[in-house]
Amino acid sequence: MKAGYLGPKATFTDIAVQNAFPDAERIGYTTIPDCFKAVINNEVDMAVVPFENALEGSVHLTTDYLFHETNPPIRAEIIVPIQQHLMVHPMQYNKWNEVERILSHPHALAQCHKFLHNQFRGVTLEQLTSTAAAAKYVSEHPESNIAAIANELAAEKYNLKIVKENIHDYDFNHTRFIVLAHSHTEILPSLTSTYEKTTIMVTLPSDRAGALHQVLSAFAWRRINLSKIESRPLKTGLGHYFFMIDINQSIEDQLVKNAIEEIESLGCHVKILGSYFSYHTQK
Ligand SMILES: O=C(O)C(=O)C[C@]1(C(=O)O)C=C[C@@H](O)C=C1
Repeated sequence: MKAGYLGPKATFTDIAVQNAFPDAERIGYTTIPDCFKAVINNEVDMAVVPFENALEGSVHLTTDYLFHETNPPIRAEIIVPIQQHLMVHPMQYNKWNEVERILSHPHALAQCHKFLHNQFRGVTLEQLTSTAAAAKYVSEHPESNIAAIANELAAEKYNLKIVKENIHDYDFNHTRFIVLAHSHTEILPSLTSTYEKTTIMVTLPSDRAGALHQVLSAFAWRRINLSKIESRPLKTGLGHYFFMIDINQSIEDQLVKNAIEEIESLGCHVKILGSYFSYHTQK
């Protein structure tokens, strides 16, 4: 089984794949759109991409690709604890306090915003495609006094020295990764799922007063629990949005089917992204 993920080796996404699919052949791609393309074109059996972080919120690129493109369904969600560390090339170890640039994925930089503001004010922050891409870059530029924000595995893999541990601003730092696949994917049996979820994207009829209220009512009076609602621009003009909704039940549940039918009969467009189990990993 081939798993495409946001690479290179030792990203948090790589860790999510290793935790859930230890026997998979892992193929790293440089960007999230590349991961989507790889699974659509059957280069890989599944794509694993970051979806939401507890501190920073949704990964917009993933949300937008899920809405605007035709993709295989979400088959599982893997929730991984995130610990960010500051690391430098061993040649720069004695001067790490004077780093000139700090490199990482935009979400990782944002998760450490207070730390960076307090300890490295004025230092240039550079966004790379992933935390591991930043670690790899630092390892390939030993002469530069630069640092990466990445995980422990990346420090090991790219032979960097961790100079500050756990620099994320809030302790409860977790990221949700989703697994997109054409067919059912077998998760590591020791990972137990706590609950099943369904994610949908809803577009409202234009300029209908109370339309969002009606959508939420379809779930509320059936006592269906929602765990997330978020709006994103439709990209057709200011004030035009779609809504991403997480339902804490399976699409096979008759009440959920009825709620979605009701929403569609109100003139809304509903895109079902998948009904899937949620798994937590310890590391
Ligand atoms: O850069 C990585 O290591 C990733 O897997 C991406 C990503 C993200 O997109 O949020 C994943 C987890 C962390 O929240 C930081 C970065």
